[in-house]
Amino acid sequence: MRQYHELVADTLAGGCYKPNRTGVDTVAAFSHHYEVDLAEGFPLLTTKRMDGYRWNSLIHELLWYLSGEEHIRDLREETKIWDAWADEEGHLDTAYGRFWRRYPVPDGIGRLPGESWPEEGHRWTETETAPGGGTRQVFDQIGYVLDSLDENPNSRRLVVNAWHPANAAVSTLPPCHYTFVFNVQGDRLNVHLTQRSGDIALGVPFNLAAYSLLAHAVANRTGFEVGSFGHTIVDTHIYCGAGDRGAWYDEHLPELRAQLEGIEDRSEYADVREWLEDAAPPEPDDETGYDHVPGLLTQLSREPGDRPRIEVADRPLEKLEYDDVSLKRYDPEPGIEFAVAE
Ligand SMILES: Nc1nc(=O)c2c([nH]1)NC[C@@H]1CN(c3ccc(C(=O)N[C@@H](CCC(=O)O)C(=O)O)cc3)CN21
Ligand SMILES: O=c1ccn([C@H]2C[C@H](O)[C@@H](COP(=O)(O)O)O2)c(=O)[nH]1
Repeated sequence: MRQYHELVADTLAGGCYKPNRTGVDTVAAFSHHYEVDLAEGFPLLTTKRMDGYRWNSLIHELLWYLSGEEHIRDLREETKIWDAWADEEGHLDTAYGRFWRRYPVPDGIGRLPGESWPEEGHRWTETETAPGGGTRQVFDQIGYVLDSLDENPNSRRLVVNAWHPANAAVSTLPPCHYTFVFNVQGDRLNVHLTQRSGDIALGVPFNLAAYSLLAHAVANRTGFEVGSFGHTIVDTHIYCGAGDRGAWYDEHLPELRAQLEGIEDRSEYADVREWLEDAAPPEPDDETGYDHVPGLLTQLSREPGDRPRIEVADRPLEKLEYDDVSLKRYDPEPGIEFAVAE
């Protein structure tokens, strides 16, 4: 996908060295936006293999969001990608789906005079019984979007919000992709995602595929043609290693940038990788793969191939299963392994 390569290249070319809470440093840049026309193919990366176990993780993660669960007890049977952020019982401090499907509605005393809130029994709200007794009202944002696309498709309010400020302020991992908007133009259904923080090598390839798939599934359900996926990432970053390896970039980014500026043919990215592996201190044997720059240079040296196609069974979103999504005409280059910064 050409747009992904531009994101990688722009972040390397314009990024700053930026340490962060994980202890694995980054090369980071501010605010990147791109669009992909989904009618012209599905934006699964072809410059590294994303089928097999990665596809398995990606689909199960999206189905988990749609389930509205606040735990990963079922998800972790399918993939380990969320295990590090959950407790023994599988609870996460912040689970996307819980906000998508069950966003908390303030109760009586939480409501200020003059505000409007749904009554009990409203079609998008549900009254849940809390485990310790008592009830709470929650709002299904996906239900709201699906019904509104039927009844009022020109609405400019088709927003799904996963950000809860009070939870985000104390959460171990507040949502990265925290709001998305459906937007109809003619007969095309577009989706725009805003992401506050994007791990270019690991998170972003999953994120862009998951929301593009969601656009297909919602277009199917509502009778629209699939349109474009727009993606804005505020802090785009490439993890560049811990300790001496990470710190090397602090001093040597200008040299790396000079090498990249001279590139005329994509095959030269492989030469820059060789130079880098030679010049930078090695990652410790028990901590390899946290520097994502070499792997991404390999990816840049590969030519983006034709985009595959995707087919999604015409079923209610709640009933979608792994086998309902199939990938066609996908011809990727070999996989690239990256370690995840926790
Ligand atoms: N640093 C960081 N990057 C992320 O992308 C990320 C987090 N943290 N924390 C929360 C979630 C978890 N996500 C993850 C976590 C791991 C992989 C990962 O290891 N992907 C492998 C495949 C692993 C598998 O499918 O089993 C890859 O090669 O893409 C991807 C996304 C996205 N998020
Ligand atoms: O879907 C996701 C989830 C997480 N990420 C990345 C972005 C950051 O590298 C980390 C989160 O760390 P913060 O310090 O909370 O920003 O996870 C992603 O890219 N996509």
